[in-house]
Formats: sequence, structure tokens, C-alpha cells
Amino acid sequence: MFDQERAEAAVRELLLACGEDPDRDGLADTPARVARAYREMFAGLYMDPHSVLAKTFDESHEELVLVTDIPMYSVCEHHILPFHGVAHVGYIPNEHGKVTGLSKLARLVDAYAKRPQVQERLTSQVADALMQTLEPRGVIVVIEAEHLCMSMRGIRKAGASTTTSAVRGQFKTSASSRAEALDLIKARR
Ligand SMILES: Nc1nc2c(ncn2[C@@H]2O[C@H](COP(=O)(O)OP(=O)(O)OP(=O)(O)O)[C@@H](O)[C@H]2O)c(=O)[nH]1
Ligand SMILES: [Zn+2]
Repeated sequence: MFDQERAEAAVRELLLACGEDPDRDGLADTPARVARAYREMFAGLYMDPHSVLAKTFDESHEELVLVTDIPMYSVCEHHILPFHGVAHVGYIPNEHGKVTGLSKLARLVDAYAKRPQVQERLTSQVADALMQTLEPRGVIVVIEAEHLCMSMRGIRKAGASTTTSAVRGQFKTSASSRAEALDLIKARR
């Protein structure tokens, strides 16, 4: 459960700690606003990502399904700063052709992205949830993102891009399955 009151008090306290006056006109509504923004950014904490994949259907399609360039916004758990980019999610359905709605792949990315994260864990969690629910022959997840904690502070390398991948099942064992998906992902650029 998100505690709106506590979050507001914390934002007010943080503004005070930074030497700001939280009671000045421009900041008067900011603690409530920031608290609401956090509730939205961390919405994944208050849901079960597997529920996103509850609805499946049999389409007797046993080859690659790949959704590329899913916009992804998350928050790094080290600095509570955004990292954002795109996610590519693919799977090969099992022998029953068990598939899910395409939008559900994007919903799954959101469910894990909307919480304090690291990119590697986000990538694996999406892959593992798909493996558990669809029981497909394989899953591939690639995430490309820029971390604002590396751009706007610290090392200040704006534009540096981090790519992470998670491969399961057939994508791990078969170089040609992996190459097919990676070629399609590369072809998007
Ligand atoms: N592996 C990984 N590291 C991340 C991610 N997001 C942020 N980081 C890194 O987390 C690290 C935290 O390092 P610390 O040395 O504890 O913190 P810091 O002193 O603020 O580090 P700098 O960012 O180098 O200034 C930094 O190197 C960040 O770049 C992520 O998703 N995955
Ligand atoms: Zn960070």
C-alpha cells in the first residue's frame, strides 16, 4: 500500500534538507504532487505482474513472436533517478501454440519497470515471468536504456547507452534462434 501522507511528509523534509522553503508559493503543492508521481512511478509494487499474463489463448503459432521498441521508463534504485529507453520482448510459443495478447508484453515490462530497479534485474524478471506463465520454448528480452544517474550527475556521460539481455530456453541453446531475433531487433534501427 502506498502511504500518501508519509510520502508527502518525506518530500517536505527533503526540500527542507536541501535548504528550500516548502511553504513558498511555488512549492506549496509540491509534496502532494511528488507523492502522487511516486505512486505512479512505483505502481508495479502494488500489483502482481503475473496477473498481466492471466489471459492466454491457443493460436497454434509455434514460431517467433517479437515486439520491439516498447518504450520503457524505470527508476534506478541507487539514486532514485530515471533510466529509460526501449525494451524488445520475444518468445517462441510451446507446442500448443500458447500465446498472449501483444499489449500484455508491454504491460509486463511496465509492471516490473515501475518500481525501484536495476536494469539487469528488470530484464531477467520480464524473461522469467514469461517463461513461467506461457511456458514457451524460449524467451528473449533486450533492454536499451540511458541512466540519468550517469547523465545528469556523477560521471555525466549523457547519451551513454546500456544494453542488457536475458535469454531463456531455445534462445539460449540455439544460436540460430537467437540470431533471428537479434537480427530483427537490429534491423529496427
Ligand atoms: N549494474 C547496474 N548499475 C547501475 C544501474 N543503475 C545505476 N547503476 C550504478 O550503480 C552504481 C552505484 O555506485 P556507488 O558508487 O554506490 O554510487 P555513486 O558514488 O553515486 O556512484 P557514481 O554514479 O559513480 O557517482 C553506479 O555505478 C551507477 O552507475 C543498473 O541498472 N545496473
Ligand atoms: Zn543510479
